[in-house]
Amino acid sequence: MSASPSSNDTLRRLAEVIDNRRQGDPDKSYVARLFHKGTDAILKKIGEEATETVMAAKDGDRQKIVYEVADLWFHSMIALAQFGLTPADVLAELERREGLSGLEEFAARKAQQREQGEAQ
Ligand SMILES: N=c1c2ncn([C@@H]3O[C@H](COP(=O)(O)OP(=O)(O)OP(=O)(O)O)[C@@H](O)[C@H]3O)c2ncn1[C@@H]1O[C@H](COP(=O)(O)O)[C@@H](O)[C@H]1O
Repeated sequence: MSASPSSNDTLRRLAEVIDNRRQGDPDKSYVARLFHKGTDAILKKIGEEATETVMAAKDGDRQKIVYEVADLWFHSMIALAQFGLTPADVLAELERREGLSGLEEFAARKAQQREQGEAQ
């Protein structure tokens, strides 16, 4: 399984569709219906899809993992839109972290917290 070179375009196009659904008819559009239900309903779907992703991974079902992560990304994108954000914001954060070791970042954060604690 591999993504096409235009994968970022896919996220951008989907984000545009999602944003356009804000004014959509809840009877005709799943995304419009979720916007209509509000933030709690969107966040509930993220919780469900995250749980389904974990279950698929525990089963080691690779096809199901892809299916459930697609559901999770899709609903996360609706949550981003709900807060005026786009996949570009998340990609920018991932780019900012590029090459920054998670262990080094963790150690730097802990050191900063210690310094702040000592200063108080
Ligand atoms: N990518 C998706 C997409 N992925 C998942 N889903 C829907 O998300 C829902 C996920 O629900 P679940 O799997 O939890 O199942 P459920 O239907 O809630 O039922 P239960 O399992 O809870 O009983 C399903 O109704 C899926 O059809 C999606 N619906 C829409 N899109 C994209 O969004 C665009 C706009 O969709 P509309 O707003 O419906 O026009 C579409 O053209 C697609 O590109």
